[in-house]
Amino acid sequence: MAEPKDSLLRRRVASFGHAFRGVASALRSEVHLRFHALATVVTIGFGFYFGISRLEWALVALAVGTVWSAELVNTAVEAVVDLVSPDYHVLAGKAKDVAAGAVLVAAGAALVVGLLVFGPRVWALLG
Ligand SMILES: Nc1ncnc2c1ncn2[C@@H]1O[C@H](COP(=O)(O)OP(=O)(O)OP(=O)(O)O)[C@@H](O)[C@H]1O
Repeated sequence: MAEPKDSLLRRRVASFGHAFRGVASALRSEVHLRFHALATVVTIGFGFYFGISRLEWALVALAVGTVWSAELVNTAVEAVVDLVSPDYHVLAGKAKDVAAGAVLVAAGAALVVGLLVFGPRVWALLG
């Protein structure tokens, strides 16, 4: 009787494992992601250093998570495009460009959040 539940739980745990493996694999292959990892550590350090508020932490977390998600989806799109269209195709190029555009939009929004949250504090520190 308990078996379907057990196997459901096991499948959920396995799915988490696949997802973590995906992040690890992307980190190994993508220089951009390693840069995001470094930027994330620096941003968290800044957050603690400046003692930002709970709402600011929420905005920073959302911004950082959005960039990571966009970069991971971009990596997945690149892999699928390289698999199905290793030769030049206008649609392959479009898919990669649009996926890269998603990263650009997310990074732009994260930059705005970073400037609004940390900009005045850094300015005050320098001034
Ligand atoms: N099969 C293809 N057909 C047409 N254009 C392509 C194809 N592969 C890549 N491109 C073009 O070259 C650009 C760069 O592609 P590439 O696969 O080198 O990704 P990238 O931007 O270097 O990403 P990363 O550095 O993260 O691997 C794409 O955005 C696209 O415009």
